[in-house]
Amino acid sequence: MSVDWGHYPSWAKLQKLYDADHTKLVLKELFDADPKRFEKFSREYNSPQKDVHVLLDFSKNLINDDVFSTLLELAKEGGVEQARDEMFSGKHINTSEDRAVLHVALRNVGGEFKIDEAGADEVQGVLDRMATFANQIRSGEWKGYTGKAIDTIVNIGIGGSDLGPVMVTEALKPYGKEGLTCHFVSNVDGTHIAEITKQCNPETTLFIVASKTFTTQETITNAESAKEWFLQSAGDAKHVAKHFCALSTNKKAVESFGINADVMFPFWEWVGGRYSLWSAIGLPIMLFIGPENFQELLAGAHEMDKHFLETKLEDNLPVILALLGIWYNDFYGAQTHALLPYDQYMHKFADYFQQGDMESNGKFVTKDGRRVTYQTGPIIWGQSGTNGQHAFYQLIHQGTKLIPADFLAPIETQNPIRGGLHHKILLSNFFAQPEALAFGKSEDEVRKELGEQASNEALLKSKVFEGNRPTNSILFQKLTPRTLGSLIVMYEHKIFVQGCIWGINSFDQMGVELGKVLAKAILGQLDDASKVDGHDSSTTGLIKHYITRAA
Ligand SMILES: O=P(O)(O)OC[C@H]1O[C@@H](O)[C@H](O)[C@@H](O)[C@@H]1O
Repeated sequence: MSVDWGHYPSWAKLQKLYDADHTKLVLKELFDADPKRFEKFSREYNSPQKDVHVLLDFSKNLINDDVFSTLLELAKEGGVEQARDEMFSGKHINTSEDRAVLHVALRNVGGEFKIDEAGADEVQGVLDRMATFANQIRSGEWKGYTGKAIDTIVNIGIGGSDLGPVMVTEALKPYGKEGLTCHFVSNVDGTHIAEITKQCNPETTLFIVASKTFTTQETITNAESAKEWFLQSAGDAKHVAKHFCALSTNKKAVESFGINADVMFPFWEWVGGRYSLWSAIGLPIMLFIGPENFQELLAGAHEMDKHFLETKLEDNLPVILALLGIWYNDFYGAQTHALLPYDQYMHKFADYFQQGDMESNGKFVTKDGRRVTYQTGPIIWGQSGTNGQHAFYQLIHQGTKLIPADFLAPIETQNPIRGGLHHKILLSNFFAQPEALAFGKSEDEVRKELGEQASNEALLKSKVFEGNRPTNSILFQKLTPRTLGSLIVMYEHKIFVQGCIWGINSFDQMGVELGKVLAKAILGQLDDASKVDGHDSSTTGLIKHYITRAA
C-alpha cells in the first residue's frame, strides 16, 4: 500500500494553518466579520420525497475558508471517494479479516446498488421471513405453550447484538405496538437476566437470542439461563420452539442450542456487529414497530447512503462531520466528542455510537501494520439534553478541555403537551447552549452585571465564559423511523470517512479479544486457590483474596 497516512500534503497544510491561525479563529470575530457565515457553513439535506429533512449548521466551528477547503483536500488525498466506492462495490476492505463490509446492502431498498457478494434475493428473503414472523407475533396468531399470545420479548445479546435494537426501540417508542413489552438482557451479571425474568410470564414471553457468532460467553450463558428459567414452568423441552428464536450467522451453533431452523434468522459475515441493526439483528425492532416501519427505517438509511455516495464532498454531511472531527482530534488535540440529542427518545444515541465509533476507530495500527503517528478515534460520550446541562455542561463551558459537541433536536415533538410548551423550552435550551459555548461572556459583561460586587475579583473571574467552544447543531424535522435511519447512517459514514483518512481498519475489533482470553483462563482457576497460576502479583493477589472471602 502506498498511501502515507498522516503525511498528506493537506495534513501539513492544516498543521501550518493551525500553528499560524488558531489563535485567530475566534468565533465572535469570525461571525462579526462575515454576516453570511451561517449560510456558508450550513447544509440542508432533504430526502427525495422530502420526508426527511436535516439541517447541519457547522458555522460555530473553529474554521475559516482556508481550513474548510484544506479539510476537503484532505478528504480527497485520503482517498475517501475511492474507499467509499470500494465499500459499496463489495471489495474486501476489512483487510485483517478478509471480508467485505456491506451493511449498505442490507438497506438497499429498491435494489439500486448492484453488489455481487450480498445477494439481494437472500437479503430480501430474510426480511420477508422476519416480517411474516413479526406479523404472527404482533397479531397474536403465534401462540405460546399454553395457547396464549406473546406480549413480552426479551432480546439476549451484547455489543452490536444489543445496542442498536435498544437504541432504536427506545427512539421509536411512539411507533411501538401497545401491549408489547421489550426487554434487553446483555450483561453476564446474573442480576440482569434475573431482574428481567422477574417481570416476565413464561407463557407469553419470546426470547430472541442474538449473536453473530453464537459463541459470545455472555449471550450464551444468559440464553441458557433463560431456557432453564423457562423450562422450570414449561417443563417439556419441546415448548422451547415456541418461545426461543435466534439471530445469527452460525446455523450449527443455533441448532445445537436447540433452536429450530424455522425460527432462526440468518445474516452474513460481511455484516459487522456494530453495523447490524439493519439485518436480522433488527428483529426486536421489527417486532416492536412492525415491518412497515422497519422498512421506513431501512429506506431512510438507504437515502443517506445515496447522499453519501453521490453528493460532492463539500455538501456531504458525513464527510463534513468527519473532517471537522479530524480538525479537533488531530490538530487541536481534543480527546473526546460529545453527542447531545435534545430528544428524550434518543437517550441511548450516544451509548450506541460509543461502540459504533470507538470499536471502529480506536486503533493504533494502520491497515499496513504501522504504528500511527497521530491521534485516531475520539472518545464518544453524551446524554440527552437538558439532563446533561445539569450534570456535566459546567466542564464543557468553563473546564480546561476542548470538547467538540453535536447538538441534535427535532423541530416537531412527538408529545406536544401543554400546547408544545415543553418542546419550546427544550428547543430554547438547544439554541442557547451552542450560543453560550461559542460566544461566552466577557469580563466586561460580567463586570457590568455584577455592579458593586465586581470589586470581588475572584467572583468576577469565576463568572467569565471564554466561549469559542465548537459545536455542530443538527435540526431534523421529526424523529420518524425514516429520519432515524438517515441520522444513524450519517454517523456511520462519518466514522468510515475518519477511519479511511487515518488509514485504519474500521471494521475489525482485535482489541476486545485479549480480555476475553484471559477471563476464560481465570474462570478455570476461580474455585481453587492452588490452581491460581500464571499472573502478576496484583492479579494473583486479587483472585486469591476473592477465593478466600467467597469460601
Ligand atoms: O454478536 P456476537 O457475535 O455475540 O458479538 C457481540 C459483540 O461481541 C464483542 O466481543 C464484539 O466486540 C462486538 O463487536 C460484538 O458486537
